[in-house]
Amino acid sequence: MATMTAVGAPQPPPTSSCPPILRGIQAALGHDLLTEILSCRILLVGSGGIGCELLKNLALSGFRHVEVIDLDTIDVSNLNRQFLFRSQHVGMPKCVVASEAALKMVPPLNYLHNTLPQADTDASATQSENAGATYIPHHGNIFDNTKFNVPYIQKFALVLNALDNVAARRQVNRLCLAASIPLIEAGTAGYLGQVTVIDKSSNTECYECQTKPTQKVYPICTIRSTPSQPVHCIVWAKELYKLLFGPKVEESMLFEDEESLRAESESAAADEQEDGATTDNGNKTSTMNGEGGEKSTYMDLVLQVRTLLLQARSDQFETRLSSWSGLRLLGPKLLYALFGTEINKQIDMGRYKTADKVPSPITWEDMESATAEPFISPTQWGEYQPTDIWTKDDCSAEIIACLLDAVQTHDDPNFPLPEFDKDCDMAMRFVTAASNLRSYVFQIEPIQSVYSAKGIAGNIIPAIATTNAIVAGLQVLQCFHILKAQLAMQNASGGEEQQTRNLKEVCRYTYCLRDKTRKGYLLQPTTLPDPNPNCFVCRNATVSLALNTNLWTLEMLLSRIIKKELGFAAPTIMVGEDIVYEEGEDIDPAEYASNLVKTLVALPGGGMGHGSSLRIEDFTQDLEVEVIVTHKENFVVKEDEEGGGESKVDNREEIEKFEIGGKKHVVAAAAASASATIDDASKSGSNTDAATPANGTKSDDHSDDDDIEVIEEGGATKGDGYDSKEPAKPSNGGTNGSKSPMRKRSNEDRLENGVKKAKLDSTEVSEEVECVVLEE
Ligand SMILES: Nc1ncnc2c1ncn2[C@@H]1O[C@H](COP(=O)(O)OP(=O)(O)OP(=O)(O)O)[C@@H](O)[C@H]1O
Ligand SMILES: [Zn+2]
Repeated sequence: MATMTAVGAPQPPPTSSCPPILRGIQAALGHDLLTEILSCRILLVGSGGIGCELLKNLALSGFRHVEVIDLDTIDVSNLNRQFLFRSQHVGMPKCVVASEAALKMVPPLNYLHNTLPQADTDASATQSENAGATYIPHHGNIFDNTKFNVPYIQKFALVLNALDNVAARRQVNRLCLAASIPLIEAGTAGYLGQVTVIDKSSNTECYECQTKPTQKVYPICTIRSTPSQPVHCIVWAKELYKLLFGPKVEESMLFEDEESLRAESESAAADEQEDGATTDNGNKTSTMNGEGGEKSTYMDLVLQVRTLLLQARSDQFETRLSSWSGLRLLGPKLLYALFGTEINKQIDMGRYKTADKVPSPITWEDMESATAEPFISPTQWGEYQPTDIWTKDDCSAEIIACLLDAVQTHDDPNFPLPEFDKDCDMAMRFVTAASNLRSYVFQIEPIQSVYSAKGIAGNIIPAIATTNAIVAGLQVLQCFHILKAQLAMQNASGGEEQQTRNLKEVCRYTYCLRDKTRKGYLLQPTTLPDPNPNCFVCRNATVSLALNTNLWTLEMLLSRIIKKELGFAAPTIMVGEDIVYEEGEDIDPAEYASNLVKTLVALPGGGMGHGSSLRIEDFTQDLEVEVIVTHKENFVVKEDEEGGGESKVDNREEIEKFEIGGKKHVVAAAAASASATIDDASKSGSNTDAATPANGTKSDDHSDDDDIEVIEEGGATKGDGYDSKEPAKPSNGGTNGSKSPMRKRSNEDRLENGVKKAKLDSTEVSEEVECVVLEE
């Protein structure tokens, strides 16, 4: 509690009437603020890693009225760090268990008021003395506007976020702005973490004022044909999983049929004619494997595998057996087609003429020996460990074993299997084996273990309990600052300047760093930034949108841009005076069905053509935005953003290209669908967890669209467990647009410039944090 001095002037000395655990608070903050703590209402959204720490902190700090929203139930994988949960709680709602556990930690009130002489009361007394404390769990989704709306938020003195996805954070941001309630936002990613305060009245930046750091986008041709990193192979293997086992084969980027090949080769020919675009190695810019309209060698075999898997659903033992035997024969052929014939074909076509390394395809002899009887895959050996590194033969055998598993032993043998899930053992074994085999062929290192591949496949940054604890501690410090400011306002006897709180004076945006600053600090507090004037969420800025208005339908605009990119939850869309789309409890979805399939130019109200504008309103978020539409057909992308490759015409389908806020938007990836954030989004019942706001920066995540975007992490190499985290940028999803310079806030940036740049006007805070050690 040394940090209490950061809050204010000297306070009355601790009294013996105060429980020891609160004496520090009373000494540092004073009796008035302690009283405020005891009586105020706090909302916590999320009771996972950070949330558990926060609840414990709130309870032990004396907060007696806390409500907790969380939609999830406890998983066994949470137990190693979400310390309010025990194994008997697995399957129970997180918020219920966490609230109950935290309530037991709240210091009893009558003890505070000197009615109990001793510090230690027995457990039952603690319970009964706490009768007045209310820790109320809400097992639900923050998007449930019937419960969690602006009037609901207004009941609280402040809101604390302990979430793990952008969509939910944006929703809370918008609710708090609309309700004019301070929000303490936090996030962690491994050793990094951040805490900030968002407050409309104090004119701070909001959660959506800034863009996220750009995440890696992999061109499709890299994934399909020219991988150079393990992550490229893992993304490819996830697509292969989808192709073989997924609910919709055509959703895999590896899928080819006559129609898609014809369309692809026509478009490639048109592009070539138009601008003579060629790739670096002189090939056509076609991104398809099926070069020149020719199907890839594995495609027919894939369909045969799927037929056999379908057949395996039969109740008849004989049919299942025959499908098993069929797969046993077909499996090696499929692998040879994928990792042998197809690669040879590409080599013959000159695809790798100028490549650093020419791939070395597997041979049929390799395949035969790897999958010959007696057949045993690496995970069938008794001593298999998830950290094992498989040989090339092991990988072949494991893929066959997974195919057979899909018939034989998979828990839910009903083909097709669900979407790739990093926590599904068979899915992870398959992706590890297939990606490694591809890495062997393309001589990519390092070969991954199941454990490390899981980290990459799930875009997982290992959770570090210590970082969560530090961040939660910082959040509670911000709580004190806010309450103190609110108290000062209440106490002010009408003094003009006291009427508007200014949290900028007392709160800080604090970074948890991995490496010490030059002054030796691991925590770096900075002043709360001003809002971005181009933010459509907190500054009503207009949004500019460029796309092909002749091809985009309203439905595409709604799902890909209005919901996913701009984060609207229940939008009403108006063109001119006409409402062309509306959502809400009383709205019949059929009412606007005919508009949804129309192209933008054909919509009522004069259509959305070049230079037109539309209004989007969302009463659930109390938000309204004007979008200016530009019709655009030609988009340009860079072949390899990282390598600073040459620009070329974007030859993806027209309908997949758009720009928001004047910057090129690259549509996120289908293959990243198993990413952590998607997991989170699906948990939250939302598939719109993209961070991209109206400024055209890339979203942090993943659509059913084309290019591949993943959070690039080296995999889970350290930590106390896997955790699905989005990067810890509280200030993402911004709206600063091209006009406004994007501020970088990477850790490196901080280390380079942060100390200089940061206004260390909160010396008390920075002095006090220097003793914090992040690494054990
Ligand atoms: N839309 C939402 N509404 C309510 N709670 C949400 C929403 N989105 C996420 N959450 C909750 O936020 C919490 C975030 O916690 P944390 O980051 O530790 O993730 P986790 O889901 O507990 O970890 P893991 O992904 O490893 O299981 C989760 O408990 C999750 O259920
Ligand atoms: Zn903003």
